[in-house]
Amino acid sequence: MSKKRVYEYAKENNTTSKEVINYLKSLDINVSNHMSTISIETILKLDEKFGSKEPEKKNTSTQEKPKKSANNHNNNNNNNKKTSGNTGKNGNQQGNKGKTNNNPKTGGQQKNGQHNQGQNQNQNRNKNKNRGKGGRNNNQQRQQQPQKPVVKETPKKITYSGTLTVDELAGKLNKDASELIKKLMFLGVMATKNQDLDDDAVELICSEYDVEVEKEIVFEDTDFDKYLEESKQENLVERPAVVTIMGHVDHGKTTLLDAIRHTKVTEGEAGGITQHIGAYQVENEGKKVTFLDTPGHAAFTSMRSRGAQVTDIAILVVAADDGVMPQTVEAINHAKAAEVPIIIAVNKMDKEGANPDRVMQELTEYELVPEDWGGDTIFVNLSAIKQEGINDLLEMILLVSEVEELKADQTQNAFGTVIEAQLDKGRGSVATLLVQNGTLRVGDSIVVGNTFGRVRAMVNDLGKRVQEAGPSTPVEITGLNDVPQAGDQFLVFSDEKKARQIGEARQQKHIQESRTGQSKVSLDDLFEQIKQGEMKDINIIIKADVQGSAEALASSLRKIEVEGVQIKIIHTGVGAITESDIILAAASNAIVIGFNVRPDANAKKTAETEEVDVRLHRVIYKVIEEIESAMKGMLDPEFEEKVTGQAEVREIFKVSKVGTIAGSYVTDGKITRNAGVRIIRDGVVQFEGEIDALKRFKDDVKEVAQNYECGITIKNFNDIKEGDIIEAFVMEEIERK
Ligand SMILES: Nc1nc2c(ncn2[C@@H]2O[C@H](COP(=O)(O)OP(=O)(O)OP(=O)(O)O)[C@@H](O)[C@H]2O)c(=O)[nH]1
Repeated sequence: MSKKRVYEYAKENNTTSKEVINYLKSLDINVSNHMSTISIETILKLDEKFGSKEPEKKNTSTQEKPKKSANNHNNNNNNNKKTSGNTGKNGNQQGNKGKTNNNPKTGGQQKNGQHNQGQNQNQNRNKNKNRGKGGRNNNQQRQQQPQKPVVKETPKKITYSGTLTVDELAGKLNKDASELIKKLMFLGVMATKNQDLDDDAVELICSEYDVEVEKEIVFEDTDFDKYLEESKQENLVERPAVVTIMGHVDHGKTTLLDAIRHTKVTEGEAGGITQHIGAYQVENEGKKVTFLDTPGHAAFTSMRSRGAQVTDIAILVVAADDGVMPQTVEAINHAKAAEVPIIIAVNKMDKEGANPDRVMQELTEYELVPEDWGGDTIFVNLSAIKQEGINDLLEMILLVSEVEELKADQTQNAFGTVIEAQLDKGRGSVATLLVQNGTLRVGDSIVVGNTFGRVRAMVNDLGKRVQEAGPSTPVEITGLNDVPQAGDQFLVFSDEKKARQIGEARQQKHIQESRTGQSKVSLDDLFEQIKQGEMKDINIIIKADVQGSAEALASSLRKIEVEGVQIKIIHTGVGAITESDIILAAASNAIVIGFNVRPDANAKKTAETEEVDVRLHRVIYKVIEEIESAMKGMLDPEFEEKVTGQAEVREIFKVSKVGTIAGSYVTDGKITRNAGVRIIRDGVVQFEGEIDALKRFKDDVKEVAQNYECGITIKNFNDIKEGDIIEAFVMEEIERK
């Protein structure tokens, strides 16, 4: 056994680096990150917790596959990664149980699972053995339990789509899950019964039972993009802007929203009572503006993290007597990350200490320069409480809307986003939808997030029943079969059957995804993501104890140069890591770095559920080192050829069935069995390939050293001659600089 790095150990033992690091921390063994080396002593300690798997065994299945080249080798590694990935996500699967439980289908499955477990425990009659100690030990014990006699017949053929868990495959084969787990164990794969199997594993198991397998390709594309109609240029008409109000605590966001609603909505509306449905529309100079009713950048960004780009314009409220405050900066960064134009509302102008010039001055630091000073940011001075300046603000919103050329096609099937949704005792699932394109009508067949249904009734922001809603209109609908989530997207289908099919497929996909766990960026798996072409920028959020350190850290990180990958600091701030930082990180796929600061309780919780990677540090160079090494690891490894030795061919033996054996003498270095070889004749390369067999006398050997004789046969090459030079080489990974 030799020393290992944390991530290597984690990979070999089907866990995550994070789990290993956390466990080491609990043992008071300090490791800084996944690249840290751990001693043999530490490995032994780790084995007590994670070492349920013998690496030699684990590889059995992959070793059966021929390893042809360096590439092939990589593929095998990937296979292993797949398996380990699945196992590593175990925690997630459990974590997700709660989520999927809402779904009747999964709920059923889980019950089943629990039921089986109960039965097993009874069969065992030693309940203590099964208790505690974590999943892995339980699994081992389960595997040792006596098998149930197989009653049902093994089918000749099975079909499946997507992925199968061990339990599901067992069901299809009419076998006990424990039997499959045992088989997998013999094949070197440790699996729990709720674990997804990759296609190879399914095939392997089925071949053990002589069962034919067919994977059905599901044609139902669940991606809305595939069904979105293209808007015809001639159908495009102006649509109202959708506006979000952001700003620091107490700077007057709610008061401003109320003021706008009050001055505008009630005009001409009998009764004038507005309904809270999460958004409302006002009219100014005959044009409409839609306001999202949940002020603050956290709500805005959490929607964005679900893929919804709803806001067209952000209003940044800054109190004239208070100026730019931490959350003002946060809001700016959130709006910028979403590439949304910003209008500054300088509020509380009625106050004695109001100083709009100071606000302007402070904002120039964030590239928000007023037009008067040569910039292009619109500033509106107002007093929300006195309802002064509201019209000016609305005018400016209309101006920006015009510049932005916000357009939509009313003739299409409606597409948009969920603003709010809840379960109502009387009405069932109630969702506020913002139509972003097309027209939504009562009776429409609609897929909303992972739910679907028909629009039964529709109510606007004034509480009035409406039959249809055009672009940028918020409406509350009923008729969905489940409660969607804020930020989910919706699409109307002309064909009800199609809507149902896609709705069900999306539901299914959602279950699969929550099973496998969707990965956010973490330093540990950046490499994988880059390799899959998923990431070119690393977004980073820095929180530090003082502004100086945040800036120093940001500028040092920006200086890191690694080919093909770029660091983007999307937000820096002073103070504890807050929930809003995490939400921004989740939305922007960012890593959060805390420098001499810690996450608060809410942030910790959210980071866990959103799977945001939070790195806490106290020394700047450690941060740089960590990010840099992750970035270097992220890139495709570069290989360099290294010649390990040469042998001279002294005699040729032709053996039928075997081919030509080159009786050789190693003149330099060594010849290894799995090296690549080149046949050189008079200085010219005749052939490049692989060794088929390497022998000393009659024995197969792994390597032959200098000054020894050996017999070499080359794969697919028999034209070897006396006097040829056999040059052995290996491809070595080189570290990027
Ligand atoms: N003098 C004066 N006070 C205002 C004005 N606008 C808001 N306020 C007061 O400022 C305080 C905070 O206003 P809110 O509208 O609750 O501020 P907010 O930004 O929504 O605050 P949070 O929801 O806590 O983030 C309240 O006491 C308001 O009455 C204004 O134009 N002038």
